[in-house]
Amino acid sequence: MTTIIDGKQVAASVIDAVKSAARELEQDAGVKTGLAVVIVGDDPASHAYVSSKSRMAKECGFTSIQHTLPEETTQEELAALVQTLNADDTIHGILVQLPLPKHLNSEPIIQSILPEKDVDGLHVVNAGKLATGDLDGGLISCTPAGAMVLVRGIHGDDLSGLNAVVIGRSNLFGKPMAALLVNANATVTTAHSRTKDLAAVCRNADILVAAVGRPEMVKADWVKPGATVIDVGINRVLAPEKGEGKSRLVGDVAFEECAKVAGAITPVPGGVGPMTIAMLMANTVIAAYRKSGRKAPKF
Ligand SMILES: Nc1nc(=O)c2c([nH]1)NC[C@@H]1CN(c3ccc(C(=O)N[C@@H](CCC(=O)O)C(=O)O)cc3)C=[N+]21
Repeated sequence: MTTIIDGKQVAASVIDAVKSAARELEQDAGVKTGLAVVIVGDDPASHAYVSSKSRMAKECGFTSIQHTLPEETTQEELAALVQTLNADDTIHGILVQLPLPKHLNSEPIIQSILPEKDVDGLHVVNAGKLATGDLDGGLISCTPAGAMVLVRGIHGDDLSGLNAVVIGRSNLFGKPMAALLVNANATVTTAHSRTKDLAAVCRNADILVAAVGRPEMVKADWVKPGATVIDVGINRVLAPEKGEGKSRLVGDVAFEECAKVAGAITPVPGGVGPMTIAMLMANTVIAAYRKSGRKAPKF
């Protein structure tokens, strides 16, 4: 029987642990965990994600501040807001929602966030700590961290002897995911658009992680029988069967056919997505613990 990995349920247990940690920090140290989310422009999908992040932060007992800036915001104005949040002692985590409008350059903005407040784990200091195996010193990018919690739920902490294939090599996901897997002793291949015979490479994977951004690209014959398949894709596709102009979410994995071959597989929605938000909350409370000089909990 194939295990359908319930990301919503795992995320809910992470959120419970975050809530207890935040409550303890407030009782013991009088510190209320604070998250600031910055969004520029009016892309509806980005606004939907940001409201669920703000809602979840409140549910965790955090102070949650949302800065909604107009589309015409300049690079200097956005940079100034980040500086203000860097200097604000009540804010432990800063997230600038990506992508930014085209006239803004996200890289200098991300790199100007204090590494200890970079709850997205995108600052080079945090990326560098992960790359050098310092997993407890920095903050780890939320989506790979969440995907890793799901992998651990199936295989445990030690992936010795297992082949893992990550499709995708972005700084946002593929690279940090490969680093986490190798750190857990997996034998890791990073595949991408220039990989020769991608299907054959994937068929070798005991753990197959897809983050390509192409709807349902991974087919059943790419999956090794019994493999664990983690689908990081979120693609909105037209769904005429639901009515004219309606859409549905699909991953990068053709779920129905791959579920017949896999040992365990994440659905979309309800897989990695909810874990991303849960790990953002985890990173924020970790940042608050460190700031107060206390040993941060692990999630
Ligand atoms: N600075 C920054 N950090 C991010 O972490 C970040 C970002 N920018 N920009 C956009 C992406 C996307 N992202 C998601 C978070 C949760 C779900 C999620 O909860 N998805 C639900 C369903 C959502 C729905 O129904 O639309 C699920 O998969 O079950 C999805 C996507 C975070 N991102």
